[in-house]
Amino acid sequence: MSQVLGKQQQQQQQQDEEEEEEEDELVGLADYVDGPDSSDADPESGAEEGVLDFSDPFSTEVKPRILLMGLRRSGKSSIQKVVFHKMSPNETLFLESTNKICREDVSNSSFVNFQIWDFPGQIDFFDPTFDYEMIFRGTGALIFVIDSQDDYMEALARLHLTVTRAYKVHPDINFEVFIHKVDGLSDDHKIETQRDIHQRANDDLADAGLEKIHLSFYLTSIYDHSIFEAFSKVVQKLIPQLPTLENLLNIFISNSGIEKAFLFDVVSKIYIATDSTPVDMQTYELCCDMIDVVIDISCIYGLQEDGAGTPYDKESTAIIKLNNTTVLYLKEVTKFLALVCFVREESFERKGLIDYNFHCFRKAIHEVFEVRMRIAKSRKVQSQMRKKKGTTPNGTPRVLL
Ligand SMILES: Nc1nc2c(ncn2[C@@H]2O[C@H](COP(=O)(O)OP(=O)(O)OP(=O)(O)O)[C@@H](O)[C@H]2O)c(=O)[nH]1
Repeated sequence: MSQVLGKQQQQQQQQDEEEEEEEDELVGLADYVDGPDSSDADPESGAEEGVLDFSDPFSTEVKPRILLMGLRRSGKSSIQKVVFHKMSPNETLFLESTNKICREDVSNSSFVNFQIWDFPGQIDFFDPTFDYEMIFRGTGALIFVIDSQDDYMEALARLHLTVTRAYKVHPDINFEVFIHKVDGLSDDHKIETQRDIHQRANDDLADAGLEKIHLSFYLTSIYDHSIFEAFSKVVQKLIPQLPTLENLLNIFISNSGIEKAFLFDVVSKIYIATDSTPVDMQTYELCCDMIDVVIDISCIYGLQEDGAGTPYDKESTAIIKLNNTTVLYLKEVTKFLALVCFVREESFERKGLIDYNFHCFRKAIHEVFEVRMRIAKSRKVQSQMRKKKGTTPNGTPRVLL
């Protein structure tokens, strides 16, 4: 599925956005974003419209890393393939064992802009050719996958070794533990396994005097949506604009009579933000299914006869009425993002209001990322100038290093 718009379309899109100069106000609410009024995003800057680059402030080239680690056959490659390559879970049975570090950029096809490094089962921290300091230094999140259907004592020892090494190099890494393959466990067994792993992992850290290291635990499986939900939470922690996005969603739903709203990355079905009401797994699953339906239908009937066009564009929108007086409403926000809302039928009668508020919401989202792109661009210029002058970010002459 190609999500990349043709160059002409991109330019048209930019023109359209520049033309939208009228001052909008969300109904029932004044100025809710303190972003700039107009865009000066430069298409030449390399910053792609709609792509969130939450990279190192001094370099727009470096993307934050998400490492996938864990014992052999714990399910690392399967997770990556299912979430980012739309591989069906059954096909992962035929995946070969990874024997070298696989690095993948998740930026060209998707809104979220980062690198995933899939590690072979057993990496040896004592191997002199393995520069773990370099790897951990640029890491945003370390996902450690534990196979819950297997004896997990060895995995816990590995987790401890990995986390303590990584923490020494880079204390700001988010440590995320996926208690994986829980599809094979009963509900009681799941809770018990999570409690046991949580307890043992934290006890090990406490024994080493490292109780300040925080581990987050998730029960995951590639056979349901739990893996997408867990990945969503991992990615959200790496998005600096998250509080602003949540705030915008809160304001949008409260002014439009909407029950729940998710901002989805359409390609990966990761939700990058939602409003502050609790997330219910079934609601999330319905939203994922809706995205699949929209993209599938549009691939079959939405493209031109010669196959030109994209299955997801500015016109993409869908309404699905459920038999429980709820309406699912999907609308395009950027070329990678969609808003999916849950609305009660009676509130959906005021669709005009919802659409008007959505228009303001969409504009605000674009402004949030324009600010970000402008900052990234000016930092890039600054760092280029610094390089020319031969100084480091803190002003030390480079030759002294
Ligand atoms: N039941 C179940 N099986 C899974 C799940 N995820 C992965 N698997 C299976 O686990 C096996 C190993 O998966 P891989 O993704 O190759 O594991 P890996 O951690 O990348 O393995 P190495 O490359 O050897 O390190 C495959 O047969 C997958 O089908 C899951 O959520 N549930």
